[in-house]
Amino acid sequence: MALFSLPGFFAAIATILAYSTWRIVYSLYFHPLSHFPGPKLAACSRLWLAYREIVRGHSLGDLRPELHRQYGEIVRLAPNELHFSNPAAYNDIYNHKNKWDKDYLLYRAFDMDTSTIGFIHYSNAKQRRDVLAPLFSRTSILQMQSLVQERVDVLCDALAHQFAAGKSSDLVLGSRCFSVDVIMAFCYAKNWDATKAPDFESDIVLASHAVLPLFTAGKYLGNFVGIMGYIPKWFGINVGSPATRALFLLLRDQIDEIVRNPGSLENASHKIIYHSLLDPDAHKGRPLPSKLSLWHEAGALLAAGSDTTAISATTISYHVLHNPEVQQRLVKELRTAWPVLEEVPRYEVLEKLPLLQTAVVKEGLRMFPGGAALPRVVPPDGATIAGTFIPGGTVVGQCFLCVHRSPAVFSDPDAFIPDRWLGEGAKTHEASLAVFSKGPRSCIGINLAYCELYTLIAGVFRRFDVTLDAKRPGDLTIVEHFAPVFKGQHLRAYCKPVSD
Ligand code: HEM
Repeated sequence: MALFSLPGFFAAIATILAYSTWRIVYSLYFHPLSHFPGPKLAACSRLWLAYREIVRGHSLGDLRPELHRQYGEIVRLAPNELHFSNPAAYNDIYNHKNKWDKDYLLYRAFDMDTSTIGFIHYSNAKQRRDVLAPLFSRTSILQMQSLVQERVDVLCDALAHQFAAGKSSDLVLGSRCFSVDVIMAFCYAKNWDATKAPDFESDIVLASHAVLPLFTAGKYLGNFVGIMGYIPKWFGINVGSPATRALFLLLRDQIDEIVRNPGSLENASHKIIYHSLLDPDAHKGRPLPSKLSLWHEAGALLAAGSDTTAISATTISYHVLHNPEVQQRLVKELRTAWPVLEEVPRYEVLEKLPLLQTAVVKEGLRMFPGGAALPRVVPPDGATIAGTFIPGGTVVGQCFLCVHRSPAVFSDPDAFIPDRWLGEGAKTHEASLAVFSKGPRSCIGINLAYCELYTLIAGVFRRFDVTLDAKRPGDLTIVEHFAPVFKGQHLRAYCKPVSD
């Protein structure tokens, strides 16, 4: 018997065509979002965004403002998704009362769906956040700050060597190596030493640059990045670079070992994520995370905690180096607070430097070049966002650049002006700094991130006379793949050690 008959085939095609036509007509004229403006093709299917991002290589960071200029403050980006440009929308979406779910279509791209960042539902994320929160608390970071300081020291050694060899240093790659090393040390008590790679060209850092665009594809095509971690050791194929594979194996072997023999945690040099994740008391009678969930969490923390800090550190350094007057004041302040080079101040001292440090770091974070929109799903009863009622089930988002670069929130928003954080408006500015997101799904690593940024910026600008490499002064042009990836020239500088 033939598997297909010709009439059956045509009937199937006709059904698909009829269904697709109905979907298009429904999306354009009957969908609850049909009255919101935006490109007609975007209203019909997510394929339009997929085409712009994957085929045309457009960055959402450029596309969103372009669409807002054309269509106004609310744009329908996809059949069920709206993006808002009015900064008033930010607090309506990302505030502490809103226990809204995340958007499955975006987060599935990570294949980390049983991790803090990957849980779609607030209730699951809350349980995991409660378990991890003590490790990432300010008290814990203050206790473990030497881990960060050690990685700053290693980075500074590398900068000094590169200068001695007559070379400028790639500060984009240097920051990336540093942040990977910190997460490896802090979360897993593993010494990875990406920072020791020649010219900071660590395989794992280069590989993660290459992998990030796959997240964009994963938004539309489903996850295929995550399978890298599951390929069994004996398969022996070269997944990504050898270093990427080695890192995956290192993390997976650690989980295997700890699950097989929880007592092995005693060997860790300090408290790591698995002490918390496998602590029955912390779970209050709920089951402990599965091995898969531990793996998701390990990968998620590495991803969430490394690129972000590195991009922030690069952005801050870029603006300091392109504003010599700010750099001079920063160095002067550091020299006063840190007079003897060998006597490195603790983080508590650095973070309180009243003027420039705080202002420079905060203003640098405000200038963060990309601001993924981090969509949330409006609950069934709907919600009012920036004065407009939005039906339940709608995916809504606002990239934080809409706040950071709004003249209504920050005057002269495209200029790097650290002093804006020193005057009377500082408190209001603080409330508008959205780089770590806001609300119950905001960044769990904020204390660690600040410790890294203060320690790193202070360490580099105090220990070196840093001058831009005039031939490669860098630019901050990015493509947004959830986290931004610098696509322009990397920032490079000569780091000449100072003697006192
Ligand atoms: C300057 C550095 C950092 C920036 C700008 C940053 C930014 C963010 C943002 C915007 C979110 C919200 C994501 C979302 O809505 O899905 C987030 C969440 C998160 N961040 Fe960070 N982050 C930084 C550093 C870190 C570090 C060092 C860690 C820890 C290792 C970390 C761990 C997390 C986790 C686990 C979440 C998920 C929270 C949740 O969904 O409940 N981040 N971060």
